[in-house]
Amino acid sequence: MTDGFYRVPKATNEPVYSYEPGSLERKKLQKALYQLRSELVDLPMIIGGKSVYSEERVQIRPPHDLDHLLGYYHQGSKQDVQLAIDAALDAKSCWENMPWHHRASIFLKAADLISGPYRYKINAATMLGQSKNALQAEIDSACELSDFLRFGVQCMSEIYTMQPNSSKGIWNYNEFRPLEGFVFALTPFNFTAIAGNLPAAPAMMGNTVVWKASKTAIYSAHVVMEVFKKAGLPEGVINLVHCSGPDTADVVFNSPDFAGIHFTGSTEVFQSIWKTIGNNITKYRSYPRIVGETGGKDFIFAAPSACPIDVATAIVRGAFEYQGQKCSAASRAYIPRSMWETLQIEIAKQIKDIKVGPVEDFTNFVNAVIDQSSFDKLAFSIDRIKEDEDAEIFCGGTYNDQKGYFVDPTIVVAMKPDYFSMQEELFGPIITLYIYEDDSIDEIASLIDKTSMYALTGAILSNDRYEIDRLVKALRHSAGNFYINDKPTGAVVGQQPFGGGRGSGTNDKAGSVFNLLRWTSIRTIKETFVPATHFMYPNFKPDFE
Ligand SMILES: NC(=O)c1ccc[n+]([C@@H]2O[C@H](COP(=O)([O-])OP(=O)(O)OC[C@H]3O[C@@H](n4cnc5c(N)ncnc54)[C@H](O)[C@@H]3O)[C@@H](O)[C@H]2O)c1
Ligand SMILES: N[C@@H](CCC=O)C(=O)O
Repeated sequence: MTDGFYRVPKATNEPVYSYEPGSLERKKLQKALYQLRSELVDLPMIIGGKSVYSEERVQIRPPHDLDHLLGYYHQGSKQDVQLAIDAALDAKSCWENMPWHHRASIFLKAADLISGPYRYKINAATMLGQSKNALQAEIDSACELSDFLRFGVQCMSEIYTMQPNSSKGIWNYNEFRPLEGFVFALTPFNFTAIAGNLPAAPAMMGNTVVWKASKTAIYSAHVVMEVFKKAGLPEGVINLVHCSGPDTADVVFNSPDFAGIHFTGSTEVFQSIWKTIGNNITKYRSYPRIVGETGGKDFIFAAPSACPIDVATAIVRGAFEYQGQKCSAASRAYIPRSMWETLQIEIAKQIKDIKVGPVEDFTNFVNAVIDQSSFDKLAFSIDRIKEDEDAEIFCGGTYNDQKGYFVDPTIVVAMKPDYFSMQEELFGPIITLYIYEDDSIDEIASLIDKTSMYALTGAILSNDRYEIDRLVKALRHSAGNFYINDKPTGAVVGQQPFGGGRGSGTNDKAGSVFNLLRWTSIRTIKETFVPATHFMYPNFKPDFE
């Protein structure tokens, strides 16, 4: 029996566990960490539901504990990418013809597995593989990923109710077809939830997918694939390859069946992908859908009326949670001169409590950055800042890669508002402050709007409602996610649909109806109940008839 207008369970946000000392949840997570650390995994690619091994194995080590080996992944080649495309195309017909409520069921089950029996495993994998502390792993891999899946299903069913009007004598309807061909999901290292959602969202809408995970997040990607399999996702619907970005891109973007890309990552990579797709446009059967959420240079604008403790907290949490490796991380802040002295005291009070170290010690707020190249880039920037006359280091400015890639939380004060670290995304625990004169708020708002190429997130802190109104208007296009009296991070699925404009992406708002609409190609059908029997309009007929 498949007939019926099905109503999906109402989506609600997965409650976040706090992992307090002595709690049962903390013990279970510690046990999962111990278990994963005691195993040595050997991770194949998963193509058409089969494990595909290669000759080349790459070591996986926690970024905060380089002496420890978690296991290996198998590095793939261009041939594996082609196999993955073939598997996606083979699976397509059965998947797209399955009634949508079965697809919904699979992803709802996956959400319940992630937030239930797999919660500790997926959190532990994210903690070890991507060096996230327990709370950051919890909000990402357990909660945000289940939210993406549950809200995704709800949005999918809302889309299916979007139907046109019908005049008397006809019936019009929209059929929400998947795209013709396969969708390519190209995912970043920093969020397990984003990595899981990028292939899941198009698959939910009936597409089949080739997924290339970031090489530094393959460990947690495999837990996601394990969950999808356990939830009943048929073979070939999502195919995970571990190939280099350029190799994968070369095969995917030369395939006539390439139907769309769901990307999250850096602006630079996205722009190069867009160019390639443009150059290859005549090769494709359809115009590919291009969805990409990219970098940010996210700001905090403290007005003179703001409370210094609120500003200090927004800076410390906004800039240093997950080592500043969130696209939304606060990385530039504008502080009124009248607040600067008090703010220094408030920031110092909070910074002294930050502990830096491995994730296994739950008291460490800051852990390691993702890899050697990120560490080197951050260390290079810190050294440059130390030598420059245009900036000085207020706190931090130290780093060490003996045991892991540790960079201490660093606050820089720039003398010039266009200093390089006010403009460029560094993607690490570094924030640059600019101290402005209190009477120049409007000039500063205009400066914030023009300083960087990005427009992802931004926060204003103020206790003056006229000022809030003015700033919200002045900064209208400078952030896709805008916060009043908060930090600029921590968007929750279903509450603050996430994405930015300008150099920060196509702003298709992950986890919302707006995003899912990109993975469907609508066929509008008109049926006429009593067809006309002659071409002639009634008013053209001769009078004598
Ligand atoms: N706006 C958002 O929602 C959002 C969310 C998370 C991360 N980000 C951004 O992502 C970046 C950090 O993630 P990252 O370091 O994994 O990004 P990245 O651009 O380096 O990598 C993203 C993916 O692209 C692949 N890739 C890299 N070079 C490629 C190439 N030449 N051709 C094809 N594929 C290639 C990588 O292997 C990875 O799978 C930051 O810029 C951050 O702001 C944005
Ligand atoms: N959605 C997350 C950021 C994701 C980017 O890395 C936030 O709002 O902090």
